[in-house]
Amino acid sequence: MTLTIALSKGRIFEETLPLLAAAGITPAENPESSRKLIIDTNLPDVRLVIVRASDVPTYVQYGAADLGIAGRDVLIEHGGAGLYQPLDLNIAKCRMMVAVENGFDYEAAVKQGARLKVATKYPRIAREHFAAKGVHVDIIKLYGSMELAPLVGLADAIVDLVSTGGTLRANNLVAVEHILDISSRLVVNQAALKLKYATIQPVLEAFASAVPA
Ligand SMILES: Nc1ncnc2c1ncn2[C@@H]1O[C@H](COP(=O)(O)OP(=O)(O)OP(=O)(O)O)[C@@H](O)[C@H]1O
Ligand SMILES: O=P(O)(O)OC[C@H]1O[C@H](OP(=O)(O)OP(=O)(O)O)[C@H](O)[C@@H]1O
Repeated sequence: MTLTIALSKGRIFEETLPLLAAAGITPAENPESSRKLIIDTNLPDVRLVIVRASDVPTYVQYGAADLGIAGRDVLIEHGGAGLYQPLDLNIAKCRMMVAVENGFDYEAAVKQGARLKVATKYPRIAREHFAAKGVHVDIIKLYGSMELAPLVGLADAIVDLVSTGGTLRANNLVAVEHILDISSRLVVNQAALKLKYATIQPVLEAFASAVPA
């Protein structure tokens, strides 16, 4: 029975290679250099499909892929319908943070009850975070380069992923609040898990045995 695994290029693909290896799966090509979106593997019945990170849950939800790997950020924004999330893979680790331009008094703005303009690629996470704090916000949806928004007056704050902090530093921003710890998870189509149990279960076990500390 054919198994289709949805992955995004870049860090998720790179950090998934050891997990695939533990399941005896080696991609036939590197998606960074190949333009192909369907990548064969050494196993005739296993193939990889290369999609945008934020599209992985959609491919798995509709059964176009049986398995996928997606960040917790992406899974929260998607909502998780139709997905079984059996395993935290502990890869692509980072933190969802609120950040502002150096010198902006975030605490004072919050205390004064000012309405904050917040730019983010993660409207659901941002909305829930500020609602829980009782802070009124206008969410401005962006698709990337969030760090620019406070520097040009588009927003007072951003909600974005931080790993080393290098991107914030390079743009004169500081993190002021931690929202969530993020890592990537294995997601499985709920129907595929039942129909292809014998094929999927060994892959799941191999991934579980290879999760980095
Ligand atoms: N700097 C980082 N360090 C570690 N993990 C990260 C970092 N940035 C993002 N991630 C995690 O890796 C996942 C994939 O990130 P990647 O940069 O490949 O895609 P993206 O550019 O965010 O998504 P899309 O292509 O859909 O816009 C994210 O969803 C997040 O969980
Ligand atoms: O704290 P740091 O280590 O600097 O990492 C944080 C950066 O990483 C992510 O971007 P990414 O590298 O994925 O770029 P992209 O979203 O433009 O692909 C995120 O959106 C931040 O900009």
